[in-house]
Parts: sequence; structure tokens; C-alpha cells
Amino acid sequence: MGRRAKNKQAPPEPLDKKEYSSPKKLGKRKADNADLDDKPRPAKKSKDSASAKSKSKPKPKTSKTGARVKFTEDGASSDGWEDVQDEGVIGDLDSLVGGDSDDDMLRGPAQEFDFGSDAEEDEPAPAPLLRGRKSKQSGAPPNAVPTGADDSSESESDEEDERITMANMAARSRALDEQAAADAELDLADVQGAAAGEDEDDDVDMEGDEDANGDIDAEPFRLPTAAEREEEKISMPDVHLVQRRMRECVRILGKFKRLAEPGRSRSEYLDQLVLDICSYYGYNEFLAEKLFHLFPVPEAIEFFEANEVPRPVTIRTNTLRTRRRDLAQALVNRGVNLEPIGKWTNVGLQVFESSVPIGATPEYLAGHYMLQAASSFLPVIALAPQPNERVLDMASAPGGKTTHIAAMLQNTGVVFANDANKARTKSLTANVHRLGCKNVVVCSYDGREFPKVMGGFDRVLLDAPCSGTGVISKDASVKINKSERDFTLLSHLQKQLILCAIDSVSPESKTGGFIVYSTCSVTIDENEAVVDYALRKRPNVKLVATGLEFGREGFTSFRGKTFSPSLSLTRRFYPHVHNMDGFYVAKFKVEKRAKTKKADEEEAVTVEIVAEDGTVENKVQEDVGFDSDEDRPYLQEAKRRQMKAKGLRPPPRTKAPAASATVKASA
Ligand SMILES: C[S@@+](CC[C@H](N)C(=O)[O-])C[C@H]1O[C@@H](n2cnc3c(N)ncnc32)[C@H](O)[C@@H]1O
Repeated sequence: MGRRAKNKQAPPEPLDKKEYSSPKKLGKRKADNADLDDKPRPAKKSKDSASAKSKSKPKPKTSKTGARVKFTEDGASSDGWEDVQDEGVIGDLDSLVGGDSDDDMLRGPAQEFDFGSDAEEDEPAPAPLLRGRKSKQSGAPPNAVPTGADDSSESESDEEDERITMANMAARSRALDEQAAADAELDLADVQGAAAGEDEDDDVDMEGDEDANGDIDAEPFRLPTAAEREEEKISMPDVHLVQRRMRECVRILGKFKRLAEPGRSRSEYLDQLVLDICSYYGYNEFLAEKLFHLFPVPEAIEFFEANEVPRPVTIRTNTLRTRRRDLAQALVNRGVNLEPIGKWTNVGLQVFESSVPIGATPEYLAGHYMLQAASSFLPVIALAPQPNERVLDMASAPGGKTTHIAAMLQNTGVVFANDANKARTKSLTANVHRLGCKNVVVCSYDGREFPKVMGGFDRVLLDAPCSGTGVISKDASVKINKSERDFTLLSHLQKQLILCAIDSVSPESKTGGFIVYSTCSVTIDENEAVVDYALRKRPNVKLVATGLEFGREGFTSFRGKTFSPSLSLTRRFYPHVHNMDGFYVAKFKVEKRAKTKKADEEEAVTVEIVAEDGTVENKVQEDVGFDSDEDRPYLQEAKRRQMKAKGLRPPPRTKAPAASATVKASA
């Protein structure tokens, strides 16, 4: 991120891919961070995420963009917060517990393997006590509210000292934006310089040939022989050696012709680097390789490094109960240090420090907010539900996104919150109640049973069960417990689910007709490959812009596979780029289907339903549309209740609705 501060949640602009195309950037970053250099660091192989986190070194604040809007206890707060309408865009939850909730291990009845999740919040809520907890990525210093002591810029320090008032807020905010824009330009110049090969010598010899102790190497670097490799497999590899080798491999791969040992191939360096990533960061080889290939070499190291660092703690204001500004003030009064996440959300707050457990404040218990990863806001922002719509959240537990949708609907319309795992619907229901969502119906079906169960939705969110490769910083077990078979099974399930999600949307919807597909994984198999499959199988859908302001474009080709060019409309989010969990978001618009017999036959989906006893049944999924007549009594009943609540006399019942065994009203 060059000179830019990393202590704010997610930059407003996506970073250019070029930024990672040169080893220069890595060199500078590594020199700054001392991540792979001379600090002894134990091999991470056997570490769990907690210990990984505790070892992470906070990065000193350097920032301009990090200058914060400060909430003071006497109520002086940002106007910038007030001029955005909280009811517009909201997000969903997430746990601060870093992957220790059962959300990370999603064992729905339909699967025989573990699904990662975006580690959303469950009930009972985690009660993290934050004190100066700063991720290296977020980089905020222990004294989270700027005091002016930051010596990076005198004028900036002065500015920080100045008391924030309603009067100076707008000007301050503008100044910060200008500063951020100037920083971005500097970064761009850096990136362009790097890409153009400026300062080549500097660049390549970023850390010279220094060894782990900072001494100039006597011996030039050479790859280990086969015998040395074998020996290393048996004995615990020396961490300094591994660090140096990784650094050298990155450096040599960046200038292969000039720096490689004669007779050694590129793939030998790549293989060694992947092996070292496995031993240094503790991944199985299959996953390390899969993730490694997603990025240019230096950037891959950035990604693995970022997975060692917790993401910023963020909360989503529940606009059904409060306004962000009021919530912020209430939490500030309790000793919580926070600021708005970024311009892209008007309900998110980043918590820097707290003297109270953020998951157990009276405001939390009263449902004024959800603990939720910033990345989890994204699919719901993309879905953009409109008041009075019928929305299906197909895989919804524990309800971070459901409650976000409910709030965006302003408690109108209806959200069917479904999850195949009945046990998980308990926490979903608890969250729905806590947040005061009155428009949510909780149900527990295998998502592949839709639209047979119910269809005709204005919008569907499929936040699919996934491997969780985007949330490794929360759940380090993903590093070792995901095999090739898991990815095959997962992408198969995701493909089945996405077709059912598409078929559950009404192309006739006056206000909607959209599906959002999201995962907290960064692999191609679970994202672009699934979306591309859906485009091929359902000619009546097309990808549309997500409406998200940042994020990298989805891949349109990858290692010999070619996807529809429209995949560039989808968005990828990465921990090392956006300082949020790895995430993927795609948005489809459903058009009317041209009905032909042939198309029907081709489109018939065979669904493998795995019962709770483990038996597998193959069913041809029927396309069952939403039957408005069948739903009419339910709608009438709801209207009667609404009228009663308002003190009005409801009309007499025309027909009593039959209760469903599996669908229960949540509110
Ligand atoms: C990524 S999590 C969902 C997180 C949720 N959207 C939120 O924001 O809180 C994926 C969910 O899919 C559920 N799931 C797994 N297989 C399913 C299936 N076949 N049908 C419906 N849900 C399924 C899991 O139980 C899990 O709760």
C-alpha cells in the first residue's frame, strides 16, 4: 500500500494489480514491516489462529488517511456521519472471536464435510474486550484516537489537536479526503515507477543479500538439493533459513534471467517457495499452491502474511433501533474508541479500542448493533433490497445478512431466512429478535429444495457455504483441513444452489429480479467457476454491476480456463488489499425465460439431497413458481395483525391459513 496508511478499513479505490507486479514493492514493504527479515519468528506450522494473532506486531500509525473523525465524550461528533442516511445502506454481523464460533464449521445436514463460513456471529454473542487491539493491517496505534503526537506531519498533528466540532467537521473531512487523494496519487506514482522498472537496483536488492541477522551474506543464495530437501522434511526447518529462502525466491523470480542459478528452472524456484510457504505459514501443500497461484509472486506473500493478522473489529448499526451517530455517541460514553468504517457504508463503525466488552454492552443487548465483519456488508449492499419486497436469504444462519436485509427493507416486505442446518437457525432466530426484525420468517430447508418450497422472490441472496479461504485469519484450521475433494464437493453444491437461487427469483418482479451470490472464499472454483456455470446453464440471467465502489474485478480467465467476459463485473476482496476478509460478490439480473421443451430438459437440475441420516437421494428439481393464491391467507393474516397493532379493527377472516410445520414466524 505504499505510503498509504493501513489503519482505515478498506481503501476507497481498488489497488491496481500492477502494484504487485514488481518485487520492488515487496522489498519496500518487507523492509518496512520486517515481516520476512531479521526478526526471529517461530515456524507457524502448528500454531492456531489465536497464537498467530498474539504474535502479530502492530504497525505504527503513519497516516494521513488514518486521521480520524473523533467522537468526543461531550457529544461533539462528525457531521459527516449525519449527512448520510443510515437507513440506506447497512451491513451484517460478524464475530470478533476470530473463527471460534460454530459458523466456521458449517455442518448442515446436506453435507458430509466442513464448510467454512464468514465466521458470523452466533448467540450467545461473543464478548470481546478490546484494548488497543490493532491489526498490523489496520495499523492503528494503541492510542487509537489521534492525539497529535503523530510526528509524520506537523500540520497534520496540529490538525489532530484541533478540537472537532460540528462547525469544523465538514472542512476537516474535506481536508482528509484531499490528503487521501494526494496519497493515492503518490502511491500510483510508486506503482507506475515500480512497473516501469525505476530504481531497478534498489528494487531488486531490496534487502541486499543480508541474512537474517542483517549481515551481508558471504555466500550467494542457492536452492537446496533434493537430499537437503528430504532432510528438511524430517527435521524442523530453520525459520531464518526459510525466511531468507522465501525472500530470495521472490527476488529471483522477479528477475529470473538475471538472477537465477544456471541450470535451475523457474518451476524449481516456485516449488521451493510454495514448500516454504507451507512450512512457514502452516498450510497444506494443496491449499498453499491453490492460493499462491491467485496472485503475482510478491503479492502472494502479502496475502499469506495478511492471513496471520486479525482484521479490524467492526460493527453494523441496526437502523431499526438507532442511528449510527447516536450509537457511536453511546459507545464513546462507555469508553469505546471508534470511527466510521469508510465512505462506502453509512452504518459501519470500526472499533479501535474498548474498555468494555463490545459484545455485551447494553446497546448490543438492546440490538442497536451487530458485530459484523466489514466484508459481510458487501453482499447486502449489492443486493440492495427495496421496501416491501419479498427476499430470500437462502443460507442465512446466524443472520448477519438477514438482519441487514430486514433493516434495509425498514421492516416492510418479508425476508425468508433459510438455513439447512436447523441448529444454526437458533442463533439466527435469536439475532432476528434481538435486532427487532419483524419482517423475517425463519425456515430450515436444504437450499436446493427451492423454488419448490417457495419461489417468486424479488431478490435472493445466496451467501453460499464455502471453504472459508477468505477468513483464514479467523479460522486457521482452514490452512490444513481443506483437501481437493472438499473443493470439488463444495463447488458442486454451490452450483446446485446457485441454479435454485436463480429459479427462485421472479423475472416479473417490478422492483427487483436480482440474485447476489457471495462467498467468504477467494478460490476460483467457488466463485468465478460457479458464476460462469450459472451463466451457461441459465441463459435468462446476466451479470450486472454490484454497485460496490471498490474491490478487484473477478477473473475472466485463469490458468487455461476462460470465463464469460462479464465476470469482470463481479468483485473480489482481499485481506492484504482491502484490509477485510477475503470475499467474493456477484450480482445477476433475471430475465424472462424463453420456454422451450428442449430448454426445459437441458435445464432440469438433478439435486443430490443428503438426508440427516446420511442417505443420498437424487431428485430432479422442479421449477415451482410462487403461488400467490396459496400465500394470500398468510398475507391477509399478517395485515390483520398489523391493523390490530395499530388499534384498527381488522376485516373478518376469509380463510384460516394452514400452519406449516417447518416454517415459523420469527417475530
Ligand atoms: C456462509 S454461511 C452463511 C452466513 C450467513 N449468510 C450470515 O450472514 O450470517 C453458510 C450457511 O450455509 C448453510 N448451508 C450449508 N448447506 C446448505 C444448503 N444445502 N442449503 C441451505 N443452507 C446451507 C450453513 O448451515 C451455513 O449456515
